[in-house]
Amino acid sequence: MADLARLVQDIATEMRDASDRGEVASYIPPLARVDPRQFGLCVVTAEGAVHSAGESEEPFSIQSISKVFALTQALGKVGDTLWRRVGREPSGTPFNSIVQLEREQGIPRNPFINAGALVVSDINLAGHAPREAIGELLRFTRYLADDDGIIIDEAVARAEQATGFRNIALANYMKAFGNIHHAPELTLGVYFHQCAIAMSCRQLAMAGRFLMHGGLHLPGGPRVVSAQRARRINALMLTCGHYDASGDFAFRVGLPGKSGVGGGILAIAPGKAAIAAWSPGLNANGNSMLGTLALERLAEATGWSVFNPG
Ligand SMILES: NC(=O)CC[C@H](N)C(=O)O
Repeated sequence: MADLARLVQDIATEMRDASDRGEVASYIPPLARVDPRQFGLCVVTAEGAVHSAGESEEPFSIQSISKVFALTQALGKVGDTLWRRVGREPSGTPFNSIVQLEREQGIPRNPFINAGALVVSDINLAGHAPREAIGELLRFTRYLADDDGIIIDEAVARAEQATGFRNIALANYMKAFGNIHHAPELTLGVYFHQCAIAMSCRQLAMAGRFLMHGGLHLPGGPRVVSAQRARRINALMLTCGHYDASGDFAFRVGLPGKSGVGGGILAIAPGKAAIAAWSPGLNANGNSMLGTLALERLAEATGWSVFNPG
């Protein structure tokens, strides 16, 4: 698409000037200090063209977007047996909710709510010290993005450790059901560090390429996951990637997407593009307000939707 560069620029200009920007996450102190005026967008096309605008090179806390990479890693370790410990249904509840866990015997609804991601971290921890497990995920993310500059923001990890009482409760509650196999503080350590990975929009869009290329790192390149697994991860992103706003995201954008409370969103147009949008202000569901709007504009203008023909 010849004018994609222009479109990306126009969307960034609109978002830069927007007055209603949502609220930055306040429950993780370092995130509360991020300037809400920022906006970044990066589109990597199937042909490998990279179009970016705004603060697309600025690293931000990817938070729950890391759940996509952690799930991919865990599926590589234990395959479909993972689904004995985590469900695959949208929860219809906020990302940090605990209410379903009692009724559902400590089996979280899906791997993208916090409870499910904690079980995924517990799986990735098996046979490792926490430091090795998180190192493995960081190396995997760097490989996906072709970028060794990706790091973990230790201050964010420490802040989450100090304030993450809901996550601590979730891990302990699931431990009581036997669905956390390690000491909860070790599993939580892995989880908090993966949430603290910092990436720019460009790095994030690059890391998402395997999901647009049917599981290949690049067209004709090495395989990251099978085509079936890539399809399934995309399906989970579409149905569960925005928590209790997943339906609204599918309605407005129509692409698999995963949000984080740092204000980032990774979206995948299979066969067409991997996209990252970032703006720190969140809507009431904890998803980036302008990031969602930017993706809505992009999907509308390009016709990229899994619900469109062709
Ligand atoms: N939605 C999110 O990005 C939540 C991640 C955050 N680290 C938490 O556990 O609360």
